[in-house]
Amino acid sequence: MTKVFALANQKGGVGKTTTAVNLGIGLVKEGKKVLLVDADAQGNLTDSLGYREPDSIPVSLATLLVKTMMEESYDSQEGILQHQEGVALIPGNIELSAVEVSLVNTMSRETILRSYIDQVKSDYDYVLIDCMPSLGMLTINALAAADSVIIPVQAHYLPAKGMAQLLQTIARVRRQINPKLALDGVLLTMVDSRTNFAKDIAHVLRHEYGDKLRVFQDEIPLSIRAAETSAKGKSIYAHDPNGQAAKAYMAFTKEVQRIGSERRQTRQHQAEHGR
Ligand SMILES: Nc1ncnc2c1ncn2[C@@H]1O[C@H](COP(=O)(O)OP(=O)(O)OP(=O)(O)O)[C@@H](O)[C@H]1O
Ligand SMILES: [Mg+2]
Repeated sequence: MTKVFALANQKGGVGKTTTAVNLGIGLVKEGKKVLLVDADAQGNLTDSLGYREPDSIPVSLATLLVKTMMEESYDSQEGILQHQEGVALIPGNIELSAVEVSLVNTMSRETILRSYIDQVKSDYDYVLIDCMPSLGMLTINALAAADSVIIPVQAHYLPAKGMAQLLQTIARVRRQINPKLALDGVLLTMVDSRTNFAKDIAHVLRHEYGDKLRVFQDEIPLSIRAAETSAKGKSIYAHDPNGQAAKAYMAFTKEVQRIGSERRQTRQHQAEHGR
């Protein structure tokens, strides 16, 4: 069974894209098959994996979404790029802004991305969707397509208001479109160990949202090395394999897998015991 994650937060610059790269390639290191989907018109995920020239993107997610909307057929491999670190990528670019506008007047406008992913996901253990910093139509599509959401939060900014809005959006998608959508949790990123901000924020989130909101135990440290990776077109494991950020992203990758298998066991237990 393929598991689809959306990396979402309408606040910009919180580490969504960096986490998509390093969770994705972390899962590859764990022997999993992974597809990354760049659902952001900025195309940062595509850039940060080294696909910067227009020629390196023969077919983008925008084209595939338009084909899905038009019910045109395509090869399930179409547009999928193979990165040297073993991860597959559906690239995104500025064409996605036009697609987002045209989605508004489309039938099944919230579920076009889901229809597309349903057609290609069977080759993969994990699909990770990197969302743009907004709660617009493409992010709703990502939430509709996902089994679970991961919310990266920058650990020196108190996300109270934005977080409430994001959780409301997730709840609404769950009620109206995608009842199985889980919230695996908040990932604290860019944690500066010299300050207590991360602890304070984790505390506030736990206090305010209680059991509804898991904060991952593993945190990602503030790291120049992590910031450099996007320019290098590689993951933190290739750029600085022995550094703190690589260790943290690998520990986080294992935590994500552990939560997934715990959830499967709970479901199995409930099924076997009649609830
Ligand atoms: N652990 C880290 N330590 C230091 N810098 C980081 C870290 N993680 C990411 N960065 C840098 O912070 C910036 C924002 O990260 P990133 O692009 O992953 O965020 P984002 O949430 O995807 O942003 P956007 O909302 O624009 O899509 C980037 O320049 C990135 O290189
Ligand atoms: Mg991004």
